[in-house]
Amino acid sequence: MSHGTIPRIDPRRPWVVGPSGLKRIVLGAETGERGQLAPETSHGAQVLPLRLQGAAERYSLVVLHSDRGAVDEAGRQAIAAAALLADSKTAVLVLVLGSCQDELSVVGADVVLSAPAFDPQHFAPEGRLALIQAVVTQYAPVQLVMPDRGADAELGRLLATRQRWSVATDVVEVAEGLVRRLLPGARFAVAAMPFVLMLARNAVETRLPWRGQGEVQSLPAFTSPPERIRDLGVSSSAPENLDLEEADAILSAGNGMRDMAGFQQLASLLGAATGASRVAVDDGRFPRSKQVGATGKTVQSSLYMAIGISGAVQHLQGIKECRHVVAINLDESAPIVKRASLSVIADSTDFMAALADLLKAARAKQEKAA
Ligand SMILES: Cc1cc2nc3c(=O)[nH]c(=O)nc-3n(C[C@H](O)[C@H](O)[C@H](O)COP(=O)(O)OP(=O)(O)OC[C@H]3O[C@@H](n4cnc5c(N)ncnc54)[C@H](O)[C@@H]3O)c2cc1C
Repeated sequence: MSHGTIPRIDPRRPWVVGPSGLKRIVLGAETGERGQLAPETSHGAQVLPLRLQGAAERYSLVVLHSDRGAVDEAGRQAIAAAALLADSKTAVLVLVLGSCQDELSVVGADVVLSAPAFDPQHFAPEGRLALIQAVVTQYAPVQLVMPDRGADAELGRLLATRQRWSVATDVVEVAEGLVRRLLPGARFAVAAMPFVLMLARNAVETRLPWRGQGEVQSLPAFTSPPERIRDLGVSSSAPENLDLEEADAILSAGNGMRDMAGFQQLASLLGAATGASRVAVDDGRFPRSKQVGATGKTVQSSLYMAIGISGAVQHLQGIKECRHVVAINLDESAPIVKRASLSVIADSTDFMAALADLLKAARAKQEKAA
């Protein structure tokens, strides 16, 4: 523990080097007092103890945007980091900009506030700043943690500049009241612990040995000032114009996908970008820019549908941050089936044709009803 109210992350926690070359903090069963894993129930599920002991004496605030009601991996990592850094009297208070249907106590949230009006589709920085200021006034947090990505990266910088709060961006390590920031070329800079901690992706493991209280509270009263920039709304790009790293839905083909026309038709019906395994690239069916995996692209889509892909470790490295992986494979023991949240054990050509028919029928019904 440090001398202040915010403890440092346990130095006995082992380090691993991720695919991007970054050091990550991994919480293992052998990591001492704060890292003991809880006993299992008769169903095999873990009963995790509460981290916060008794009433909160102070708060550590996490601010992040949700996406269609879900908090993504970077957001979950920011909450887990706040929980890892907090002492047993500091509650982790999470302000979700956007709606929130996720259970955030599993990543350490003690109190959750959500502001559905501020989802990332609506550009209203002044309103967001006013809300955050109202939360800060009410709870007087000792620390503010944000993910350093997308809309949160922009908001965190704006907030720190406007409020003249100390800030460190791209933080990959916290220890002894110091933070290490990632610089270009995999170099690091050391800085004093700031008030606003903006975390680089994958700096924190979200599997914790305890849980938060997960209490939902209402937002404090605040007034949105007029915005200086007029929001003209969001327009979406055709998936083929997007980089794979930016795509929200990806249909990906492997050696077990043989019907190119059916594959392209399904991608267009789903509005998905297309990706491929290395074997499908090596045999000339896809350009190298479509390859997903350790020696290809690292993707973060909400949906990753893997058609006839075995799920070799090098491929799985590229889809670690995908939210929903759907596997279509003839072999139920393929590694991709273990990674997937939904698997269909079927022939890829039959599956693609059946799903395309369902989508066409649903679309025709929608058009008829309109
Ligand atoms: C240094 C190195 C780097 C690499 N980098 C990458 C990388 O970046 N990306 C990558 O993808 N790979 C990479 N690889 C290759 C990787 O190890 C695998 O060989 C590759 O991912 C396998 O591709 P696949 O799953 O498409 O093919 P296969 O391994 O041949 O698997 C095909 C799958 O399709 C299923 N299948 C077959 N027929 C059907 C059907 N009719 N319907 C449904 N399912 C069917 C099979 O059950 C099987 O699971 C790398 C390898 C090395 C050594």
